[in-house]
Amino acid sequence: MEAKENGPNGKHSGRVQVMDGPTNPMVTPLLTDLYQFTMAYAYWKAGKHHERAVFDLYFRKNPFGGEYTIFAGLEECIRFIANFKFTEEEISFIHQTLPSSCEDGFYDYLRGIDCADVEVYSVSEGSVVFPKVPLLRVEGPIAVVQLLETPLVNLINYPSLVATNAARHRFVAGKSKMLLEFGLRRAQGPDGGIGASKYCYIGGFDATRISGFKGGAAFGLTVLVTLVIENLLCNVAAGKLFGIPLRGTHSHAFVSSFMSPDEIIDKSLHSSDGSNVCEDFVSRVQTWLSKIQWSISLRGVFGETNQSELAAFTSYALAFPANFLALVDTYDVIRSGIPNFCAVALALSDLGYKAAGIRLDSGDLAYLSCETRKFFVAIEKEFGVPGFGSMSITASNDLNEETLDALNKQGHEVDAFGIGTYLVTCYAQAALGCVFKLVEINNQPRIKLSEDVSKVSIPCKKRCYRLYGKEGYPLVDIMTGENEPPPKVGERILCRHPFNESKRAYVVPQRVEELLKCYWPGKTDKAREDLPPLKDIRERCIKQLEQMRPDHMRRLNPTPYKVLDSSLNFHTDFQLLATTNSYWKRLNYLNGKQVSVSAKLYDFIHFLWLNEAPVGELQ
Ligand SMILES: Nc1ncnc2c1ncn2[C@@H]1O[C@H](COP(=O)(O)OP(=O)(O)OP(=O)(O)O)[C@@H](O)[C@H]1O
Ligand SMILES: O=P(O)(O)OC[C@H]1O[C@H](OP(=O)(O)OP(=O)(O)O)[C@H](O)[C@@H]1O
Ligand SMILES: O=C(O)c1cccnc1
Ligand SMILES: [Mg+2]
Repeated sequence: MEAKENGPNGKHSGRVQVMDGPTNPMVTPLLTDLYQFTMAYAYWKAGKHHERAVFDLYFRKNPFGGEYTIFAGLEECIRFIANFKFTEEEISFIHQTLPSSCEDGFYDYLRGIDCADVEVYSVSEGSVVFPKVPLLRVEGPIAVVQLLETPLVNLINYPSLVATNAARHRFVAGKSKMLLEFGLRRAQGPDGGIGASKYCYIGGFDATRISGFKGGAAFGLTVLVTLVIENLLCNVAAGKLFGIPLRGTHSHAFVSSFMSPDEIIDKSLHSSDGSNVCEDFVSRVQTWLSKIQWSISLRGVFGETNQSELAAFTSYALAFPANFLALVDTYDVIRSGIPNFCAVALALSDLGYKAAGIRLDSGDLAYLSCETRKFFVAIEKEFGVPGFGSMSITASNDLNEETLDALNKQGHEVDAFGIGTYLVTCYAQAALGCVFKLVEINNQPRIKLSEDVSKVSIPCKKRCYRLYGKEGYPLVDIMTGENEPPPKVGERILCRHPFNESKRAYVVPQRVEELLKCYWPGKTDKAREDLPPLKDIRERCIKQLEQMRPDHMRRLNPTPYKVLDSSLNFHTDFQLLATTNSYWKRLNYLNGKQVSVSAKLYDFIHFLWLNEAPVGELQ
């Protein structure tokens, strides 16, 4: 979203900043679980509500069986925090909801709170992120931050999941394909639809593409056409809200609503330069249809086409002569849809217009796209229409990562994919599973123990860094205590698995990136990161994905981030400690899918663990 005058980056008003509220007006301080209010009351009652607490928001496992996640939703979190304030109506509802034994002073307290005393450090939106590393570190009075838990987790979970899903679809589709998000009708309600559109745009990791096709052969010329390929949406509301480019075709209903060409009343069409008028465009289309029916190269491919379909296409071309795109599978793609489309496109070409292409929405998309391409190329050759052979082919119909992959393996001629249900509903995985855990209170680190070691929280107010190796790839994310000196370029640092003593490695980083930056300083004077426009978030995502080592990205059995592979035998960045010499032992050494911690933090975690875990007694 472009920053507006009073937009997300806001202005200073007194000590707290003013910025637009969340995009969805349902995001209010009441959009939280009841238990946040009961805990807030109990904190207040115990006189603990002002105690300064630090919470980490993170997820435990990458989604979709992959080894990376895209972080999204931050701007909405900051907008929410910046505007966090109860209305009288909301307070009166909480009053009615909590037990009557709750004292009135609590409601006065609620009346007075905002997020001026809260600080939020966050990974930048659009970053590639990994399990266990805090995405957000939220510090403030415990009762206030507790109330923020549910909305913040909500505002990060789906955006990050769907952005990751979009990135994965983009990865399989390849950089050169146009991706259209078609999911609004299938999304989980209006917020799901708007969110999907916004965050799929972020996750569609395609850079602007310059592509050329050769045309003008008949004139002995080569015309280089520049196409700007982007992720596009059909969701008009999201287009308006976020300035995302919109694109669409038409549906089967439009085609089947026509019965015959006689329905077309106004048959005239201006040429593209306005220099002349074709009075009967319908007849011109018919003439072209006969020509292609009798053409040498296409003879026998089709007979009579469906005339009601031809009427629909002609009518659509009269409405949008400069953007004519036809859905060709209502009756029969090869025997009717494609020849009908070509007749209309050729008639448009006579008047200086270039048709936009076709959409296939059923059948074998690999086969049909290849047959369609052959047809287009034959038309270009026979009638000398430059560029006709490379006319765009869009495919849709229950597409997902697997079908895209299958199409790639078979070979296809699709230029653009329209993807709906599987993309926006995140069909392959329902939720990311973000959590919000207390890591410190009153400067005292806190830990949450669990039978399942992967669920043990990592205590302390922490700093997080990404360490990059010689080849420019990120090697490992490491967490340190707040006051530890940061890792330095060229200096060896010990990275330890937080819970497994034997898993450790020295890393000599070539670049160090601090991951958590201050996005909400509250009323402190700390410098605040700007909330970037949506297109910058998207560019960050594209760039970060390009930086990843390819084996982390592949669909089948990707290498977990920071697990060493055979190439590491030759890496001088890593020197493994201790006794392991063989490669297999090395591999096992760091094979925990955990984040790394500094030696000091490691020691502290284990000290705290032993302190908090009751000693069992066997009898
Ligand atoms: N070449 C292909 N390889 C693998 N999957 C494909 C291929 N072509 C299409 N698909 C996928 O196969 C499924 C076909 O869907 P379905 O069985 O509903 O047939 P349909 O073509 O939609 O039929 P209908 O004409 O009834 O709409 C879709 O999920 C589609 O994405
Ligand atoms: O298939 P999805 O990935 O969800 O993409 C969206 C679908 O929505 C539209 O038709 P719709 O499904 O409404 O009708 P249809 O199935 O009869 O084409 C469109 O033609 C796509 O097929
Ligand atoms: O524009 C389209 O072709 C479109 C939009 C939404 C769903 N299916 C198709
Ligand atoms: Mg469908």
